[in-house]
Amino acid sequence: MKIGIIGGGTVATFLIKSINVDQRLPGCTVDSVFLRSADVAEAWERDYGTRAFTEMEAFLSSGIDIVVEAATVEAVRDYAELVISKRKDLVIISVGALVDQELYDRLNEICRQLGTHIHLPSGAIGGLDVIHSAMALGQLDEVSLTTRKPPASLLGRQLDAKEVVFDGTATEAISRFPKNINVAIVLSLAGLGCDNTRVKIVADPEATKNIHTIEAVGSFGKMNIQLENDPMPDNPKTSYLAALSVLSTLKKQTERISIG
Ligand SMILES: NC(=O)C1=CN([C@@H]2O[C@H](COP(=O)(O)OP(=O)(O)OC[C@H]3O[C@@H](n4cnc5c(N)ncnc54)[C@H](OP(=O)(O)O)[C@@H]3O)[C@@H](O)[C@H]2O)C=CC1
Ligand SMILES: O=C([O-])CC(=O)C(=O)O
Repeated sequence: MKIGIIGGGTVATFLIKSINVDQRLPGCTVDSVFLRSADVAEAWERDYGTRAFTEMEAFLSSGIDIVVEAATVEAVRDYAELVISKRKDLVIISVGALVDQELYDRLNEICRQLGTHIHLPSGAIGGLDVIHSAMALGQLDEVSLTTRKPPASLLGRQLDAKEVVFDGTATEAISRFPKNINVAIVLSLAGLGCDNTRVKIVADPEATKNIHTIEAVGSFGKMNIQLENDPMPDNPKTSYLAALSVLSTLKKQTERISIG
């Protein structure tokens, strides 16, 4: 499987090191990357021997089988439709873009017409399988997410004491914190939707991890999951688990038996 990546940051670098350098996905290679700057593209070609494009059309015509978006919610808005229109399956990690119902419906319809697929990794959280099962007959009553991160990640500055910096719906949360709370949107899409999923964000000077607590109540019973995620050293906003979840989504594409 030939993989193309949009973006050249923390997740993209993790993927190319894991797949091309450490060969952790047999039969797969990162063949091409799409980057915004010619200098960065040159560095990627030099450092990893991969093809790097600054033109989206050229990137999509480079013979890749699947595209991984590892950039920003804006990049999803700008490129997702084009990628799937070219009949490429797409993995989206900046899931926050799909808070836009019109974009979601449009992408869904193109995939249906062309037989392509969009994969949304579980990212920095877990328990989506439970939420999905609970929703099979629509019997989910409440879902909430509480995220605790260091203030520098959320606010770009330090705080002396713990502060609730947001309390509201997933829809509002992603518009306020587009680089920190994509998890709220994947949780919403699996469950009750972005307007009915409650989100609390806490900036905690004592937090050394990115902590996500998910609570759900429905006819199945109750779920309470807490992730204490190690941050990626190069971008502490992003949890290591989020990068692993993209790798795992790619691995699933190569397997015949799917779990969960
Ligand atoms: N779903 C989830 O659970 C999680 C999602 N995320 C999301 O995953 C995404 C990637 O995270 P991470 O790798 O840590 O982020 P980084 O900030 O480390 O990297 C983002 C990269 O995207 C590039 N980029 C931005 N816009 C574009 C564009 N229009 N076209 C091409 N490249 C672009 C940037 O390049 P440049 O140098 O040009 O700016 C940069 O290289 C983020 O949106 C993040 O919020 C993160 C954690 C969890
Ligand atoms: O990585 C995390 O812990 C969560 C995150 O940044 C996001 O959901 O955008």
